Amino acid sequence: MLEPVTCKLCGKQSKQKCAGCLSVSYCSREHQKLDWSSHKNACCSFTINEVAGMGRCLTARREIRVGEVVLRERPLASGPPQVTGPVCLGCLNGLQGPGVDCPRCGWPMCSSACAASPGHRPECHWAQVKRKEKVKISNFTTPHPTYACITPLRLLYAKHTDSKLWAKISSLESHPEERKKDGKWEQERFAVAKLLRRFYKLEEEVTEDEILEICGIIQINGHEVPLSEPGTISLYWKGSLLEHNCRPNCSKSFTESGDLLIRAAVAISRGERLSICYTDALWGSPSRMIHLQQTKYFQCRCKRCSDVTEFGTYFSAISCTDSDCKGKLLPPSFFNLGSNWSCSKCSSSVDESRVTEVLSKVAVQLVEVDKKSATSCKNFLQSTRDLLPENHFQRVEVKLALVQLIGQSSGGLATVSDEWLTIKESLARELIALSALLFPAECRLRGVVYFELHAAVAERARREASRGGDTSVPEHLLETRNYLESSISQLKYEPQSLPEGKICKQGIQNLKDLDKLLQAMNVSTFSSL
Ligand SMILES: C[S@@+](CC[C@H](N)C(=O)[O-])C[C@H]1O[C@@H](n2cnc3c(N)ncnc32)[C@H](O)[C@@H]1O
Repeated sequence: MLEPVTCKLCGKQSKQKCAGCLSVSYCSREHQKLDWSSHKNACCSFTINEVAGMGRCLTARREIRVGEVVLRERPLASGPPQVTGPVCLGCLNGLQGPGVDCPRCGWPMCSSACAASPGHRPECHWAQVKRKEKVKISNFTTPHPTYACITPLRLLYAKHTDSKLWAKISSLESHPEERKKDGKWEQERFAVAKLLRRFYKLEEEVTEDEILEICGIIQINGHEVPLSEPGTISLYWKGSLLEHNCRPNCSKSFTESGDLLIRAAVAISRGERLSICYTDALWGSPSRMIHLQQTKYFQCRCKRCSDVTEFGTYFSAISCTDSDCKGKLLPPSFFNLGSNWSCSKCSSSVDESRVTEVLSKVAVQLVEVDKKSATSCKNFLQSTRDLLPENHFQRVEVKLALVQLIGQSSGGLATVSDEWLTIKESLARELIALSALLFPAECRLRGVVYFELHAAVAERARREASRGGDTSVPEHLLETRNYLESSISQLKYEPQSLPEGKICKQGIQNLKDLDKLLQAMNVSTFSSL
């Protein structure tokens, strides 16, 4: 494609490109500013393109810096999850009892403001003009089947009222053939399609298959947004085109108002495709692969899945069964299960049933761990030390709980023993190193662990200084400051209503206090934020 060399506004020759997209040029800053209101919707750092076997995806049209926001997008539609008890159809929070009935349609809401919210219009409108009878919900304690119809109904409403919105929704992938094969199609015919048509008297407006197609769109593209309890299911347009990778280059967050926010977790080169993780990056390879195959219908072939050692972390390996050998057992590939697992150091090899036996034994122990007790977590780590490599996903899960637990009791970190403080600090360092390698896009996890590391290092510095033996207090404080800045930069987009947003707020306050202290000590700082 030829690069434009003339000013988008006046056509004169120009050399300055828009730094956001590098796809348009201007002769001057004035013309760029004048054109911004028209260009801002088209200005972005990626293009949409098609890749064989994968469909549409997003490709960087220029280099993207770490932390740069590449996409911020309002949802196309939102609604409750398929299985839920009664929720307010305005804010989508769970209802414990009847609350306020919508005066027009009868759906229970938490307030009259929620009853008037635009999100509630689809089911409210059709209850009035089609059902012609108020909705009555009387059981607030168990999952309620009619709520399974709400999100599909909201998408369907777009088909009848907003052709532009419907064009975007209906172009999203829905994998109908795969859903027919694995039984989801028929399952939802009864749980959603028949119920929706009957309950809303929409038999003439929509067929069961149309509803089932919509259910597929929700299954393949829906994001669970944790801003309400239970979570909300939201669909986004460009956000749906991001491909999956088990070590993605982008982090995903949601703003307080439910916008999707995608930013670069690592530096991204021009021409690289943008990715997020559709599954849980903290699961082992077999579980991630099975989950993706069963819910999104593709076999992941990313670098992490193709490398059984997962970049040398041995995240899904088990320890060699010869207790003197410090090697790790792994299969030749996770793509075809059934082969023997061989040791990375000696000639030992075991069949898969032995691996299953070890993992089941550990899984039983894991269920018994009290994730609110530091001692219980520590005991699990001790008892699995010989069975699993240090970075095994089951150990990592417990390490993450433990690093946050130490110092959480009433007296705070100041009251924990030196031994526990050392454990906290070394766990935090370990988890940060592992996450940088294996899941750099897990911004919430990384932000929380950096926060814990800053707290541990600050407390150690305080103890050393109060014992009078340490002369490097400023260095320790500067180290703490770096961890605080890293925590804030990972968490700065998290909503204040979520625990991670609260940690970020605390981090900002701690940084201010620390800077005052450093200023009083005449120590100069450099901020990367
Ligand atoms: C949310 S959609 C992504 C957009 C989709 N490519 C499109 O054109 O609408 C998810 C689907 O994209 C495909 N996909 C995404 N990431 C993939 C990957 N890493 N490998 C293969 N297919 C992938 C799969 O078909 C998956 O079900």
